[in-house]
Amino acid sequence: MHAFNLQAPPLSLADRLADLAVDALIDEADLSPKPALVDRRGNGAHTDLHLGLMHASALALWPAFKEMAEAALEIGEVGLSLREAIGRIGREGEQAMLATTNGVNTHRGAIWALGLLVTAAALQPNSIALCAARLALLDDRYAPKPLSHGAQVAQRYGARGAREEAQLGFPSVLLRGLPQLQNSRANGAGEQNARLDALLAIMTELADTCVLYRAGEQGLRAMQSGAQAVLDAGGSASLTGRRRLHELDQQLIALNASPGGAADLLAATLLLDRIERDGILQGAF
Ligand SMILES: CC(C)(COP(=O)(O)OP(=O)(O)OC[C@H]1O[C@@H](n2cnc3c(N)ncnc32)[C@H](O[C@H]2O[C@H](COP(=O)(O)OP(=O)(O)OP(=O)(O)O)[C@@H](O)[C@H]2O)[C@@H]1O)[C@@H](O)C(=O)NCCC(=O)NCCS
Ligand SMILES: Nc1ncnc2[nH]cnc12
Repeated sequence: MHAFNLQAPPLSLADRLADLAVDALIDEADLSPKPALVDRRGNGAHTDLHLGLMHASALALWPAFKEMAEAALEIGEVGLSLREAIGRIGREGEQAMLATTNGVNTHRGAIWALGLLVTAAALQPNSIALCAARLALLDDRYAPKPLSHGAQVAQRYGARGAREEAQLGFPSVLLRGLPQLQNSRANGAGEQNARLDALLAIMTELADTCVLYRAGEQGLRAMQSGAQAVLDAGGSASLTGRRRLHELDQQLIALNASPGGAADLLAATLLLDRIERDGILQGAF
């Protein structure tokens, strides 16, 4: 007879949601070949990022995602108190990310999108995106208002960025990423191709503020039309689609146009897909 019970204690809901969020970030980073983004092949259009840094950054965010889910369970309703709690935790998450990456911004947009979704999943599992939108619509009184890249291109081009995407209930995820993921799977594309197709579907319409900041409207048009061309050619699983994808990769790298916002929204798509398939929230949608 053993003196100790060596069985690991069961994971809490907050633990599980944080695991799923980090898994989604790692799956996004590993997915290859993504146009102009960091993946298993290389650094895409980036000089200061690499796959190891993306992984380390994702893992460093686990405590922030867990704390956000715990705050949702503790506070128990959408309101300023929860919005400001997750704002503070999100800012601490950004600090943890920057400490891990030596100051490189790997996942700012992902902390925002996945943080809202994890919080909403803990609070209202039957309407995650809507609950996340209600949280995003609340104004956090303690949020600094820096002239971020997103704010600069909003001024310059009137583009809707990460904040509006969340406030609208993540249309890029619900109307493009998830349906494409499911369609491509149903058509037998294979999991990696289905995920690439989901990313491309997001890219077809997104006003990605990273692309706008780095490559202006020309870069954004190249991203959107190039992504559509891959899907029109049969998607990532087809030979012609693969050729178009290679051309898009080359073109975006030449323009220095990295679709970092689309990558974050692919991670959000993978998170919602996993929540639903995992069944941890039982009928999450
Ligand atoms: C509300 C915030 C999201 C702030 O938004 P804002 O637009 O003001 O700020 P940005 O700093 O520009 O960050 C937005 C990031 O969101 C991603 N993104 C871009 N477009 C979209 C879109 N249309 N929809 C959704 N998401 C989008 C994108 O993140 C990725 O790109 C990052 C790299 O981008 P960038 O900083 O521009 O870096 P580079 O171009 O590579 O820089 P250089 O190398 O050239 O110098 C990368 O991190 C990806 O994640 C945008 O960057 C929100 O952040 C906020 O208010 N946070 C405060 C904390 C909080 O309240 N949290 C709530 C708890 S969940
Ligand atoms: N794979 C990736 N490459 C570059 N920027 C990103 N931001 C989020 N994911 C990214």
